[in-house]
Amino acid sequence: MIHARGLVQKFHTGRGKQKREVLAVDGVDLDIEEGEVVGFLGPNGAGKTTTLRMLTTLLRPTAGTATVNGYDVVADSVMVRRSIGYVSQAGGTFSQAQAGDEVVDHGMLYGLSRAEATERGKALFAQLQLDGLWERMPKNMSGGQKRRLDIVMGLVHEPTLVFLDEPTTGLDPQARANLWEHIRKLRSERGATVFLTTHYLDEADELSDRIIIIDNGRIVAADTADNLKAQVSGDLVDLEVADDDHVTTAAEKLTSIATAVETDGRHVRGRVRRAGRAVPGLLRDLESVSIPLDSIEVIRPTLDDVFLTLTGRSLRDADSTTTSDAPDGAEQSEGARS
Ligand SMILES: Nc1ncnc2c1ncn2[C@@H]1O[C@H](COP(=O)(O)OP(=O)(O)OP(=O)(O)O)[C@@H](O)[C@H]1O
Repeated sequence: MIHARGLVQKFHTGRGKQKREVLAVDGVDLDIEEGEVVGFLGPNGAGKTTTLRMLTTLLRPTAGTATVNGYDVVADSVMVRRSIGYVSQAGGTFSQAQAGDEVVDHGMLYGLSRAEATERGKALFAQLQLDGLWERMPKNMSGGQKRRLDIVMGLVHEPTLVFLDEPTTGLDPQARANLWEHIRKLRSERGATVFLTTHYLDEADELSDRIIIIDNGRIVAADTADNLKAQVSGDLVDLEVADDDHVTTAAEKLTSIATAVETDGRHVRGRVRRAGRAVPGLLRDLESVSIPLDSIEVIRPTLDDVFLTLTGRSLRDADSTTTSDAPDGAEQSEGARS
């Protein structure tokens, strides 16, 4: 579906003494198979959009090669464009036409009949909560409504490969949940392949079969969210021992399956590679030496823990403006996004 080898993008900025070279993408290899939903994560400026723009033929690679749906992004760029759906970060520019007409024209450009484009467009309007806005001019829509219209435009021709650049940024929680549902259906009902960038770690975790993390233009990790979390830090297991006398023995028992074991009052904590598999044995072990527990908690690492371990930085710190959950009313503040 998507295969890239050594993709590079260099930008030249400024003039004279201010002249600078920016290596936005620095040798990216990708292999994305049919039917996969892949989440492309990285802090601001890591190279996500630039990679997407090369794969969707909007930007010619400085070096390297890529095929999308079997077509070369340079030699067969027209075929690549015809075979994909793309929702850009910036959003499309709309004419003075009504939203529904824009959608139908867009569908017809991809070879649908007027009736088909209208039917699919209206179904997408309903699914993405744009009911009643078919005849509204996009310029009179809120930021979030325009964002959802962008998504309708990217999906109306039912592409089997869809690129979504931060599709849910600026959407309120309800619209975000609806879009997640829609992305899941694209895969489960139509077998579509989805390549999406996002700043929301929970979104990447929830939706993606596989996560690819880019930092400073290079891929630093590519695997399922579970495998990435397991490789990196393991789960945090927190035992609350019922009485002070047994804390030391509990710590010894935990040490047999965990690393970085520490005690804090009656709490004994440690990192365990796959807690789901290891904890039942630990509980039997504790019971066999009659150590009573008040509670046990298993805290799974987040994708942010993964990024922190790989790069020494937190994705949240690297990008503090957009990683928090979209607040209520985010639709209104979308225009202010940096
Ligand atoms: N047209 C351009 N000219 C010069 N530099 C650019 C251009 N486009 C992107 N860059 C630079 O390339 C780097 C990668 O940018 P890119 O937009 O791909 O990052 P990103 O991971 O998508 O970031 P964000 O999460 O903020 O969208 C950044 O340093 C950016 O400033």
